[in-house]
Amino acid sequence: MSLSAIVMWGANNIYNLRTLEGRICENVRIKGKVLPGTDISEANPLAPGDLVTLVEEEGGVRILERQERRNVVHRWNRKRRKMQAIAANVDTVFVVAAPEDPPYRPNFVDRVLVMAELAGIPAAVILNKADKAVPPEVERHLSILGDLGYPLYRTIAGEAARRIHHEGDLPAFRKDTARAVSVLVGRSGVGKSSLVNSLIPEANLATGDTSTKYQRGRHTTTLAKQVVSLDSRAGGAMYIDTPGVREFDLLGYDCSEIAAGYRDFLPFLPHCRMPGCTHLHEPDCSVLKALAEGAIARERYDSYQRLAMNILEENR
Ligand SMILES: Nc1nc2c(ncn2[C@@H]2O[C@H](COP(=O)(O)OP(=O)(O)OP(=O)(O)O)[C@@H](O)[C@H]2O)c(=O)[nH]1
Ligand SMILES: [Zn+2]
Repeated sequence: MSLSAIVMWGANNIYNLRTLEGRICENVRIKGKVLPGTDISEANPLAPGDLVTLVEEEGGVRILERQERRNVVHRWNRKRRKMQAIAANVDTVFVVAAPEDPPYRPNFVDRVLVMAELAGIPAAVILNKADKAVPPEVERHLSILGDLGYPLYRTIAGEAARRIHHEGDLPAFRKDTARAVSVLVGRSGVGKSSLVNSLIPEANLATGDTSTKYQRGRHTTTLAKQVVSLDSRAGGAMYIDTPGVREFDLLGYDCSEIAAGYRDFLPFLPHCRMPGCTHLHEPDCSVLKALAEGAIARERYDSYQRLAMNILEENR
């Protein structure tokens, strides 16, 4: 008899799964060498959120195949120099940032949004540590993103929330994600694990002190972990907490693909004169024209430019 299950997390090809009936299966292995439904060029055959078919065998269950993915969240793996799936079958990608400690990086936020656009997944922004003062340039970037239609939640998590008895927009976030699969992507120390712990106290993810973590460059979260709400009546919210990273590279794409991940560039892209326009220097580039006319925000173009230059350098 075969049954379906969702991958929660795994390492070294051993996975923890939850069947659709809610049964947890730990330390499950793949049957055979290559998993049907996957490609050997993939850095990892399964990611949190993947649906798999299981077979019940003597000695326990095995993973028989990966079911078709609705979508997949990727990240460039610097060490292995390939795209790595960090989550699959996702409803929303949340880029988590903080006003400070670690400092807000507009380029990082834009890159995660571009990745979500290219994967066809709705995206939103969480400004955690909203108990701290927000610098004006951070407000400016958030308002540009708001104008582009990205929802924003200003949250307070963990100890800070308990101290001031206020969680900001966390209750609204909880409500909006109650039946969904959500992925949290952010730099190390912005408070992703604290957020998940505040949402689901049973989750008990390890959280760290940023100051020490920062100085030593230690990362608390080493594996993408999927935390499943135990309240099945509420639909079973799933939060995939991904390891914190310093940079979010998008090197698996070329410039024209990247530009299509900038929502604000889309109306202009069909009007560039040069085929394969990189929007960096070409004559009659409609993106550069829109920038000059103020129809594209300088901050957004700057982050595109940096990303495009990275890609050109990498492919040289
Ligand atoms: N002031 C304030 N501090 C917070 C808030 N949320 C989390 N923190 C603190 O920020 C630090 C880092 O939190 P974590 O939850 O470990 O951060 P993370 O993003 O999961 O870090 P990685 O696992 O390295 O990716 C901890 O000391 C938390 O207590 C908040 O809303 N306000
Ligand atoms: Zn152009």
